Amino acid sequence: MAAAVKVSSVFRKSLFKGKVAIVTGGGTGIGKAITQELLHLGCKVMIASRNIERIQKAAEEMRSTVVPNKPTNLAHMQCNIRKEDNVKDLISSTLKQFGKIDYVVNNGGGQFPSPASNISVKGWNAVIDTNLTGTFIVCREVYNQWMEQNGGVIVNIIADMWKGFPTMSHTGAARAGVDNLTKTLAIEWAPDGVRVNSVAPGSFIYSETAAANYGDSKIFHHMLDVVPVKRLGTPEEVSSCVCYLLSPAASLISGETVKVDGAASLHNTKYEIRVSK
Ligand SMILES: CCCCC/C=C/C(=O)SCCNC(=O)CCNC(=O)[C@H](O)C(C)(C)COP(=O)(O)OP(=O)(O)OC[C@H]1O[C@@H](n2cnc3c(N)ncnc32)[C@H](O)[C@@H]1OP(=O)(O)O
Ligand SMILES: NC(=O)C1=CN([C@@H]2O[C@H](COP(=O)(O)OP(=O)(O)OC[C@H]3O[C@@H](n4cnc5c(N)ncnc54)[C@H](OP(=O)(O)O)[C@@H]3O)[C@@H](O)[C@H]2O)C=CC1
Repeated sequence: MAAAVKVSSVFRKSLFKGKVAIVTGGGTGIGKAITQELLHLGCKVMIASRNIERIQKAAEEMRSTVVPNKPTNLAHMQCNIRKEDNVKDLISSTLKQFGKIDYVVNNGGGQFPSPASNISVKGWNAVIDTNLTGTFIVCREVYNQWMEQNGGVIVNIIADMWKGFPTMSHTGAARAGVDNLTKTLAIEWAPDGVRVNSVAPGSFIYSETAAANYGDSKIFHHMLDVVPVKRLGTPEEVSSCVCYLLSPAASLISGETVKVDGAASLHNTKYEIRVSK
């Protein structure tokens, strides 16, 4: 498999120019790569996440590096997707600012590693609320406020949970839920011109912020012995797939989940079965 490439030259700008996108978690890691790609292609983008200082700093940086001539193409706001009112506000503010919403990328999410037996109900709910319910609320709100009348495309970022997800039971359950939600919404909303797909990155897409979240800068490197391509993945390799699914090149693709994992999900998992007590 070829080494990582920056994908910006792959897409024709005319397909994306003037489109409006929301990217949750668009200030870091995979979300930042998606945002940069969409801005480069001429989209207007609203990025949103919980940490206002971090999202503001990321937005300021991208305005000066990616769209120095059109800084107003990038807006940012605070939004916790677990909070229904925040999400309603995110959708209505984007409509107020940019006048329409063509694309939504549900990228904001995450979890903490823990054996299932140690997860409190509060911790379980935090992860389910973030990754499953948060994604649902964003989808429902953008449909009700805009896409039901105007069509659009939604891409949900999930994870490699296909063989179960030992030490990540909460997020495995949530992401499997989003995989199924994707299918249901694709059917229910197809008559309105809305496509809904998911992208499932392998567990080895390196981003500094993601590694920092786990407190181990080598967390993704530890996966390499079970990664067939024998290298880390890059956020840009996920963003190119997201942009493809958003584009008219994918006009008949809906209800699908695309794995971006270099065949890793077909191979063994990292998890070692413990000796029984
Ligand atoms: C090689 C492995 C990689 C696998 C592939 C996946 C990669 C990625 O997903 S990379 C993305 C990484 N980024 C993130 O995960 C960021 C987002 N995550 C979070 O913010 C948290 O994990 C969250 C989803 C749990 C939300 O946190 P927070 O808003 O702080 O939640 P609450 O205060 O409402 O409740 C927290 C509750 O959750 C339990 N908990 C949280 N962190 C831990 C932890 N590190 N260990 C154990 N338990 C944890 C705990 O019960 C908390 O309650 P309190 O004990 O009362 O604080
Ligand atoms: N890196 C990898 O190998 C893999 C990543 N993924 C998934 O890809 C997505 C991006 O991850 P990645 O870029 O790697 O890691 P990051 O930690 O950099 O990204 C997570 C983003 O989600 C935002 N976020 C988290 N919770 C919420 C919330 N409640 N409301 C709004 N925004 C939120 C964070 O911003 P803030 O803290 O400001 O809210 C942050 O920008 C996540 O869903 C992740 O689980 C899936 C498989 C593998």
